[in-house]
Amino acid sequence: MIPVSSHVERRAEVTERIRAETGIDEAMIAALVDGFYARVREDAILGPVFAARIASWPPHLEKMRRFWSSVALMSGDYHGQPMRLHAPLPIDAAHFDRWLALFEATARELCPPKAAEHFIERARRIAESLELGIAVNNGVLLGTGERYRRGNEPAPAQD
Ligand code: HEM
Repeated sequence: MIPVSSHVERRAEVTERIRAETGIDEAMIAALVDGFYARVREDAILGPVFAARIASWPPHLEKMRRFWSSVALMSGDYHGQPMRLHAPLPIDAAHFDRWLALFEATARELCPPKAAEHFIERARRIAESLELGIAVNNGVLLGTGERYRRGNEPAPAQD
């Protein structure tokens, strides 16, 4: 069996390499998360979805910093189940397009180009898999490249 310490060391090496190549650090992640959610909260499409679920923002922002540290730097700081929490939300392709547009604009504004691309590439992949999961939760199996739009659910069986 491979000793645990070697996994830990390997992950630390990956984190160091990403930091060196992109310049991403905890301060950049904090600025990105805070800047992004400030826009989200004011957004006409996304704001109400968050307002309905988030009673107190500081713990959510703290959680999102840990999430992005895990995703972008492989820090292992976040343990959660985003799919379970997003599956029941009343959202579809339009929300994901808006989320990504705001995230990409914020990342390009606040981060150097390599770091911005690193965040954006991961955000797109995660957004796609969340959209697929939400579709499945609503009884829709999307084909490759297909988007989930509410109103496309199969009609309930007649009997
Ligand atoms: C349509 C776009 C999205 C909307 C409206 C949305 C909305 C939300 C809401 C309302 C919550 C709080 C859930 C709760 O605590 O009950 C949440 C949590 C979260 N979201 Fe999203 N989200 C979206 C897209 C994304 C994307 C693309 C990502 C990742 C790149 C993401 C990552 C997360 C994470 C990590 C949490 C915390 C889950 C936990 O509590 O462990 N979300 N989101």
